[in-house]
Amino acid sequence: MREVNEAFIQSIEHRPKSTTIDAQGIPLIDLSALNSNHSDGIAALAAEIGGACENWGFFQVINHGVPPSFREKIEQASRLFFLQPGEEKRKIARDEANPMGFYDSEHTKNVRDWKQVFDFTVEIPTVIPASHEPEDVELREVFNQWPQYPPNFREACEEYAQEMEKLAYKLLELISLSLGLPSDRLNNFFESQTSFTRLNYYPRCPTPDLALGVGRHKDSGALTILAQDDVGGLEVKRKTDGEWVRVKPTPSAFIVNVGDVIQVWSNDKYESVEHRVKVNSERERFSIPFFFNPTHSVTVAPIKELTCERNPARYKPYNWGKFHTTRNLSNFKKLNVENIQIYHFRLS
Ligand SMILES: O=C(O)CCC(=O)C(=O)O
Ligand SMILES: [Fe+2]
Repeated sequence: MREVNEAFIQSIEHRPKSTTIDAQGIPLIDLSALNSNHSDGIAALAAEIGGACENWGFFQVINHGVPPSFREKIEQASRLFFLQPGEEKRKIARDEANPMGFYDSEHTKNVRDWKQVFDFTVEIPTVIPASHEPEDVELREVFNQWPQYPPNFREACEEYAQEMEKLAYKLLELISLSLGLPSDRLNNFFESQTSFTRLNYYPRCPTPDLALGVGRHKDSGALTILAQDDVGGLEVKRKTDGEWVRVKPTPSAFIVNVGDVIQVWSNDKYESVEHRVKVNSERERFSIPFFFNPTHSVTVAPIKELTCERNPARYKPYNWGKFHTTRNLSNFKKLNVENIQIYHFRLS
């Protein structure tokens, strides 16, 4: 007899397949040209990244400059944190007032995910809208919540996030160049960034054919930089044929994907691609995404230089802070309405 809480059960068309296709062709990009500062090398790298963004929306990077010790330290701390009893973790639980901390009942598109998370922001405090209500102009400050155990948890997290931030700016500048813009054209949007790092823990699941670690979704921010362990489970919807394909773990590489904000900035040149996480009954899995997100007050719209009479803006401008707060609310509790999506801002 197998029992699983029905909140986790995906509708039939969204359940994972038992067979896995390994993604051949997700580009593996070597960032070492960034160290030499040779303009030819950097232009070639930008072109390679541009191709990956257009064809896949996903790529992996190696020689990215993040020392392996930072990753090992946070991976170890994450494991120790999650393997504690639930009551310890719930001492720093996320709630309606504070979106940061521990959480074990996130919903993606109103189905519960088979995972536990711990979130912390980069900026302290991080300023966000006080509510998702469009007319409410009040703001609030968000502070991180830190557990007692393991003792080096906070240090491991903060050091890692600093490395992620540096890498995120490098990638942002390459993407900007790849769009034919000056390298720093997009940097200002991140002055008081709302970026956050998430520790994901996917426990073993007795019914991996019915549930998902994270249901299908697109990341709503600008860029995501993900460290996955050696278990595997991330699947990407391949642009060429719509098949779900697995991103095979590559030791020491980071997986990068463009989110909805870059899709809108690029006026659909770079699409934010759907992805999801499969779980399994044998091995638990850990992953760490860093979500590189703009300042709450940023109005997201196609970049002017990238539109013209023949290629008019495809989106109405929207406010990043309200968009994100609205999405967060639907991840926090099951709602009876469809989640907010960028296609709601699409011009016909
Ligand atoms: O754990 C993973 O591999 C990906 C997680 C993810 O897509 C997310 O948290 O947005
Ligand atoms: Fe994601």
